[in-house]
Amino acid sequence: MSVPYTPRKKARIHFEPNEGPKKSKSTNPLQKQREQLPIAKGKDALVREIRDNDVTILLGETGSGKTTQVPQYILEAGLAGDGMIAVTQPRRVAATSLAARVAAEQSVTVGGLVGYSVRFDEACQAHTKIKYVSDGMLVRELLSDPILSRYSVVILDEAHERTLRTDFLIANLKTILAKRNQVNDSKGKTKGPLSVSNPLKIVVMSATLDAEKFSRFYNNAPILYVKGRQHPVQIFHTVVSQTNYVDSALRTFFQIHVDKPPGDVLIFLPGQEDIETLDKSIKMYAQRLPIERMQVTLCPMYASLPPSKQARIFASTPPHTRKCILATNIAETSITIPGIKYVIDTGKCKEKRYISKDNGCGFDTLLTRDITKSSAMQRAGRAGREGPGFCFRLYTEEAFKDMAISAEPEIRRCSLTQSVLQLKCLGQDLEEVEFMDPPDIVYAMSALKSLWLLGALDNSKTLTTLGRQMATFPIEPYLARIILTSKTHGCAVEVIDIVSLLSSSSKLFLDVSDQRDAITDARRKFRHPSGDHFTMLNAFRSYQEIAASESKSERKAWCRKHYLNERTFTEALKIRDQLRVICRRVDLDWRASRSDIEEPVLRCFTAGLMQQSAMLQPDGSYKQLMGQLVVKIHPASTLCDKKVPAIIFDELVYTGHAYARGVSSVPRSFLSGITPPMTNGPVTSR
Ligand SMILES: Nc1ncnc2c1ncn2[C@@H]1O[C@H](COP(=O)(O)OP(=O)(O)OP(=O)(O)O)[C@@H](O)[C@H]1O
Repeated sequence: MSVPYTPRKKARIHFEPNEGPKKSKSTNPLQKQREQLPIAKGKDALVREIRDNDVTILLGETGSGKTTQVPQYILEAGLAGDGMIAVTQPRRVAATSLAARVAAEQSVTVGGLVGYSVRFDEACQAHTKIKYVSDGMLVRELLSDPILSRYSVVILDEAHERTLRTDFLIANLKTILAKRNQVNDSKGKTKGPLSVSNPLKIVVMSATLDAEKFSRFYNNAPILYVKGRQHPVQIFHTVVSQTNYVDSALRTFFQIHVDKPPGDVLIFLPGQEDIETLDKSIKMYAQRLPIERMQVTLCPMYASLPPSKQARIFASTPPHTRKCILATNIAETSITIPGIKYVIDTGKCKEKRYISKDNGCGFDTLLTRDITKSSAMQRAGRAGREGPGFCFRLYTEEAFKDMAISAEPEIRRCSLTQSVLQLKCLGQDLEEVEFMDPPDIVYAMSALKSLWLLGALDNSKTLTTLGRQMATFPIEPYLARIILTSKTHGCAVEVIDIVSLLSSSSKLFLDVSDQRDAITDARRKFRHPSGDHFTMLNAFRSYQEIAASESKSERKAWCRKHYLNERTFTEALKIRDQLRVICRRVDLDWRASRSDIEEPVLRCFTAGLMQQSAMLQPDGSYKQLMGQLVVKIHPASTLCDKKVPAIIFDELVYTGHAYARGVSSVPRSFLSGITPPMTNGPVTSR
């Protein structure tokens, strides 16, 4: 049965430039493309506005050329002076792929004039002028350079996403602006010194932004609109609402594949599970098609997929093949995926949300929900980037009209622990900072409590030496606390190894729910009685032995045989190097190890995970030590069929019930002995 669509009344998004695209003078194809972009017509006006104003808000349709062109215009017009231009991105894949594109447009290699910086990966040099940077990395730079003195221009791209880190930057940039640029007080007199030679300029960009709100926040900054997109995208909605979006996506894909001309397909789904299900179904049905029909190549795309596999989406499609990318919202903004002509939008996404408990403890969890209008527009915008495109929405036009305009900012719905710690390092308190939207007071209290329990704050909410050291690590505060505790127990080697694995962007243990028995068998030799953390460590050690003696292909085969993700190992090795460097900075000997490591390592993990600890109950469930939450051990854990007296865990997944993942068994005495560490804590400092 096919999914019936009705073209939207004004389905075709027209753009008729007033003057028509300028005739290109360049013979270089990339330069020609640059000159044809809608934004090129407004280049001079744009440069003028940015030159004349401290803050500029730029609103332009997806594909108009904001992200790739504005930094180059600023550079070419000399507005950056001696400083650098930072372009923030909420997602690392966007930062790295945009740097590659802009470097190609500038005819340079990535890492020179144009570079990028994302967590645990950087391609920049002293002479880099345009830096695509994840918003989290710019926050980290802020901690060591509170006025961002290396930058003359900061461009906040995709600001509509309102990630916690972007909001953190939005607030701090306002203060930095006042410090770095001359400001006029109400009496018209000039005050405030020029602290660095380059004044700061801020550009806020998006296709779907509440521009007025940003403008008000930045003292009525001017709003510029870039009209039009290069190619039209025709949008279709279903006639009736669909009950099973995975099945509807499957049918829509084959409708396109059978009926429509060549062109790759991008399908937006909420998460990895749905992606895997659809991947299997498409493979199965594609095999049944007549041999003369175009082949289908499937490319999954989600955050925990190794970056090398993510990069497959950018590879060109072989002849007589249709590429089908199955993606979460990580492919929703900023990126241009070559070849995409059709987008299928299920209308669903996963959203991080902090579940707060009565006692002030809580956890972040991912919940599936309907997308917003803003996301729908961004998704459609991934088609029509190289030629006309089509977007099939698996929801009705009425459903689209009923969608919220944009998502609630993360500052209102996510854990604030890391941000509060970072603010404390800048000498700021959450309640003093002027955010665009104030954080939820319950979440703010919860963050303070977590930091106090971790020993980062003392009883008077003052930053401790330990807290400042925790903030120097580019990882969650609880992981930093685990590493720092190893100083007392002399087991830094093992602790850093495990934390490196936990900090990798992909999970080490591949989990396929219908192959769990085979997986358990394959990994039997790594299994450690204390649970998942030591099992990970055993696997890591075996991998390093194999890596030292075997060829690349044998190493890969070994990982496959044991259902281990090799990318996690290679990434963890890099992360480990960086963590060791930071350990030196905080005077922690990362080479410390001992023969009896089990107890000391578990003590370190308990220090970081005390809020994620639980005791066995008579009915076999586990009750959170600091709260009322009842958890079960996840079926993929090595401890799932064990009844141990007490557990600590590094992840909570919520699928109908709360499941603990990444679980270790600890003696009850470890937990009963827990007292808030700061009552007679270390020397405090601000
Ligand atoms: N990697 C790439 N390969 C091919 N073309 C590209 C690439 N990156 C950008 N382009 C071209 O440049 C155009 C503008 O891209 P850019 O990312 O600057 O637009 P944008 O206005 O920032 O859109 P969005 O808000 O969707 O990111 C694209 O529509 C596409 O035609």
